[in-house]
Amino acid sequence: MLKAAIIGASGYTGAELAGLVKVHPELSLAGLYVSEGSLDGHKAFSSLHPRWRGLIDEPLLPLDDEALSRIHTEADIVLLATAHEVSHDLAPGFLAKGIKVFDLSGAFRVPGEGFYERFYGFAHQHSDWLAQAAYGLAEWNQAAIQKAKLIAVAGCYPTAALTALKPLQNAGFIADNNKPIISAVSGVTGAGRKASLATSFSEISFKPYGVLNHRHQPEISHHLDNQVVFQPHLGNFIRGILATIYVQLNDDVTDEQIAQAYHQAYDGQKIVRLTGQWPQINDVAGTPFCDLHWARDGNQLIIVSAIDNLLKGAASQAIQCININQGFSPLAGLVQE
Ligand SMILES: NC(=O)C1=CN([C@@H]2O[C@H](COP(=O)(O)OP(=O)(O)OC[C@H]3O[C@@H](n4cnc5c(N)ncnc54)[C@H](OP(=O)(O)O)[C@@H]3O)[C@@H](O)[C@H]2O)C=CC1
Ligand SMILES: CC(=O)N[C@@H](CCC(=O)OP(=O)(O)O)C(=O)O
Repeated sequence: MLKAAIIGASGYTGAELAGLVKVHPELSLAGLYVSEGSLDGHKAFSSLHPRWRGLIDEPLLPLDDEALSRIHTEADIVLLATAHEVSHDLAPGFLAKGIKVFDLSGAFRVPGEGFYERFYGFAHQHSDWLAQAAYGLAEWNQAAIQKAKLIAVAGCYPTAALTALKPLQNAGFIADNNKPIISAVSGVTGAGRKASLATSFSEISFKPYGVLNHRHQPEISHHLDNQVVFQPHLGNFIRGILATIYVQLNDDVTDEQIAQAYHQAYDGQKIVRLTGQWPQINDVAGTPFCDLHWARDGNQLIIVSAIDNLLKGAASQAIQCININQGFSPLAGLVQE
């Protein structure tokens, strides 16, 4: 069994990771960690997340120096479900000890001068690791994920958008100078577990945010190799992302070619489902799937993509990346084959 330590295990994506590692046939838990001064230190994981009572009762351990040396000697891989700056600071220490890191944050996803200052508010100090990191979009980057020591699991909105757009981009179907428009809504778990007024139940109303300056716009554009317009919305539901994507096609693209591009990309890749009907959040919430469907009128194509932000948008995609990196069966721990 490969021993996985999870840092940030009390948070929403960390908890999902703990649940997935626990049932994975090739993985075992090598500690659940929170920050050194966390108010949740030494509490049972299941006291915070009673859904896993009797299944994961291990304590949440403070990440102090002793914990770090324990991880260095006991863990085979580290899963970071921590804020961007925390992952940025922690990952190089584990990598230096030869421990592979699967990071759910945005800290190692986008190389480029000045990108982190502008979109994340901090200067990146580890350009060597940033250059070496594999972008963890599981269906699209298998060769790099297989070889990498550091996997930067793709962002939640970028996963929904890139899964829909990459087959079209790679086939050359997107009209010259067209910026696909991605209008997406996320459930409130997308903002993490920490209490804040903006995510308090009685304050939430379906609304746009991050207009023309969300960090996922450059992440999607970079990994698509085509500029996009991206507009996120906060939805008054718990989990899931639905993205509606508007693309102008080149003149000569036929219906059959569009269908062929999607089928070629995803037939046999069980996690992405070409549903033949419009995706909806209830069909993917609590699952590792990405559901896709499209329709066109002349050169206007509309694609709808739905995922669970905490699973395909984070924790289950991290497990897909581990499976690829370690040579396990691609769906191990995710879908009964
Ligand atoms: N939520 C989502 O839908 C998605 C999130 N992500 C990314 O995943 C990461 C985690 O997100 P999410 O689960 O929502 O976040 P949460 O806020 O829910 O959880 C953060 C976790 O990190 C712990 N933590 C905070 N500071 C430290 C530290 N210095 N050392 C160790 N642990 C620490 C927290 O515990 P404590 O504060 O008690 O120490 C908590 O366990 C983020 O980078 C986010 O951008 C990616 C895709 C989707
Ligand atoms: C609803 C909400 O606030 N969503 C978050 C995105 C989720 C996330 O943590 O982003 P990464 O995928 O880049 O890690 C946001 O817009 O910042």
